[in-house]
Amino acid sequence: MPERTPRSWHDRYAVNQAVLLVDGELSRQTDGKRNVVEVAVGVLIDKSGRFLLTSRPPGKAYAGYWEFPGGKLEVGESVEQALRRELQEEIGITIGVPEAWREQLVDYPHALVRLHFCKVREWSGRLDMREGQAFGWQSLPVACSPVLPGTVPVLTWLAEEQV
Ligand SMILES: Nc1nc2c([nH]c(=O)n2[C@@H]2O[C@H](COP(=O)(O)OP(=O)(O)OP(=O)(O)O)[C@@H](O)[C@H]2O)c(=O)[nH]1
Repeated sequence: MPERTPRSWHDRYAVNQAVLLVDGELSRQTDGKRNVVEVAVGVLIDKSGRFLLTSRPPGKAYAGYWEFPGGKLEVGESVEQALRRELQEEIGITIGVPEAWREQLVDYPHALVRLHFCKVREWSGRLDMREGQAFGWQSLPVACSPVLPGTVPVLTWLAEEQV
């Protein structure tokens, strides 16, 4: 048998029961024992339709991978509140009303996370990468690599919306 070459992210990351399983065995699959960490993520879209990607800072899991800015919900916070706080803290902007868009459960070795992706089209303030992240306004196909596994599905969703 010829060796199989990966063709898409489906070949690298197993998708099962709406859980994206990353770098692990299916036996690690959600068994009800792992806590789900809720994460608010902002897909900032500018007037020309480009979207913002930032690199994960040193010291975090998957440091250097590209993602959409955001972070974990704190106790008692809504997705919108967490997104507002995280984007202020991490990239220095004040967002307008975000549009709840898609959710994705991702099972990483380090955590089981539920990503709440929100589109953000209005904000004020200048971008200020307060954690030393790199950033780039992107269109499809993105020019930066590697992209965080839990971020890859978003690129597919954006592509689907463009056809
Ligand atoms: N911000 C963000 N996180 C993502 C994306 N995709 C994805 O899988 N994640 C995962 O969601 C989790 C977010 O955690 P984080 O470490 O960035 O959050 P945080 O800023 O609150 O972290 P900290 O309080 O530990 O410093 C990580 O497990 C990360 O791997 C994405 O596009 N953006």
